[in-house]
Amino acid sequence: MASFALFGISVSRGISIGRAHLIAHAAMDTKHYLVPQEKVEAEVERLQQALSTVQKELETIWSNLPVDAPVELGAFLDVHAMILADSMISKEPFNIIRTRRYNAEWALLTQIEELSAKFDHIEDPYLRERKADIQQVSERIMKVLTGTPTDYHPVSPESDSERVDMIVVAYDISPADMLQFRDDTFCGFVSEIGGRNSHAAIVARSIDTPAVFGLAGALSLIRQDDWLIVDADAGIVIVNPTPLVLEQYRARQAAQTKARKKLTKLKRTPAVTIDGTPVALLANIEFPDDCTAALENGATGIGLFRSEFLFMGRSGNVSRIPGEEEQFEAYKKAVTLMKGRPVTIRTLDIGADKPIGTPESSTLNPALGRRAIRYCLAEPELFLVQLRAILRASAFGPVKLLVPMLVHAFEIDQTLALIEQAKTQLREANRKFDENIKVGAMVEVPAAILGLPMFTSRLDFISIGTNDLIQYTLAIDRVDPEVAYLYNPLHPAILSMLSMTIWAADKAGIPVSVCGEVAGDPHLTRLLLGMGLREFSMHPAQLLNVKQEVLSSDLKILKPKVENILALVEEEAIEKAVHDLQLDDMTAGGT
Ligand SMILES: C=C(OP(=O)(O)O)C(=O)O
Repeated sequence: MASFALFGISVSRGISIGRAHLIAHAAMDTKHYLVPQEKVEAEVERLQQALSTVQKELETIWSNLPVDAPVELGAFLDVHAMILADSMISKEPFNIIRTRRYNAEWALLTQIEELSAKFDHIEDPYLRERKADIQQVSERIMKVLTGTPTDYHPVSPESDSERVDMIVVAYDISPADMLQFRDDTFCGFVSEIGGRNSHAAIVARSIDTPAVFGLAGALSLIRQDDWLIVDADAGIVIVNPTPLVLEQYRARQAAQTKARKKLTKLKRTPAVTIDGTPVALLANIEFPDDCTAALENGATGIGLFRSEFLFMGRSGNVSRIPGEEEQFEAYKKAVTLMKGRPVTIRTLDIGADKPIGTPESSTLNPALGRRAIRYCLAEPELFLVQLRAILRASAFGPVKLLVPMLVHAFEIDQTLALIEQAKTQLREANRKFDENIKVGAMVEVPAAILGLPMFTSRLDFISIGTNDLIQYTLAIDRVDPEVAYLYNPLHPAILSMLSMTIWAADKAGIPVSVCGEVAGDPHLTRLLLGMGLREFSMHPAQLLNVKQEVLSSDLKILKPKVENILALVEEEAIEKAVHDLQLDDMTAGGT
């Protein structure tokens, strides 16, 4: 059996070894034929039945969601249910059967191809991504029409000793499919299409399963039951590895498992550097229930509660506006779950990759449009509802209020005035809240950094949003896959921005944190520590990795090394120096 490697896009991390389980791409085997006129209504009925079956399937998956299912899954399933109910699926294919007499599969495929072609011309990357959702829903219907089982589980082997882990190989994997594979039998995912920002990629990361996507031709190159190694750290899939390669990967896999076990022991260890400097490691959350994962990974607070996810709810955009009571309950739940640890709630950060669902959200350049605080200041009534809800939650534990996308002094002043107005309204209603609640800003636009005194003189703290900062500094849309290769946190301009902000905030005497992805990347922990950062906020899954870096770092050794890195002007040289910095054994006094 020939051994070969396929190179794709790494969407999660880790290594899995198992046998290939191929999922046929139903749409590819579709038969095309004309239905006799007298059988047209029966064909319509066949399609209707298939739609009802898929609707029931989605409902079943919804109601069987495990308690620990990633929060995104519910939202993704909801998007699929909405697509199924939309007239583009629930009406148009029926018209095609009736007018052109196409069989149900052909009618559905015709409609999906027409829709897909339209999506190719859409500028908005978020909407463009919905093409994959539509195709996944149609694939599900197609499987029912063609009688291909949608319950993919293979027959379980008789005994545990015979049990072999399986790796799913598919054309595309929907988040709902992923849920069906989520048991001990499946240990990895390989797909022909999809990228780092696809919904399935997000789910793969949150269930911590190795996955490599974008492997064109995988279904024709890999055969059922081939041995596979999915190396998600490198984005490689090795098919039928030689015994030597297999042995090396098994050793790497065992070392990773051991390292993870060791990491969990750090949960209660305080995050303090070798020289005794304490570092705050906080969690980023989207929903109150995420506090459980934050606490399990030893978070000492919530550094970023992305409140907009409550607004995006189960309908995918912000057309659903929760009222004051609903918001208050959600914020209070997070505060209560965190048991006295600080919870930083960011006000609505909508627009661009988190669409508002109104016509203005489809402006040509939403990332530069009326989003986040710009939207809130234009809709003060909606903003006041949120401010009151956050303030009321502050009566139950320490809450900080974080405002996104501020650029101008007048925006800060208007925001502060609205906070005062919300406080007055609560006093009049005899509602309790923390009168001295701290108010801070996300620093995520170069203008905010260059004009930082506007912020430090008016606010209590700042939090650097590196995801947007990199987007706006390097002029690359953070969700556009075509420019993803330009997204580099180690660009000298980004390093200057970060060190300048940390230094200036320190000088002004106000706390500064980083809450973008950079904070959760253990390769960058020492760099940020050396710049002077003492507060990191990240996805809960990264907390222990970053803590391990903190524990093995000595600031006395780090500082001069980071100063040297900050003097470098070439990306390649910076990358090498940061890599070397991470390898430096500081427990032995450094190199
Ligand atoms: C944390 C950030 O915010 P977002 O929710 O937009 O990723 C950021 O921009 O770094």
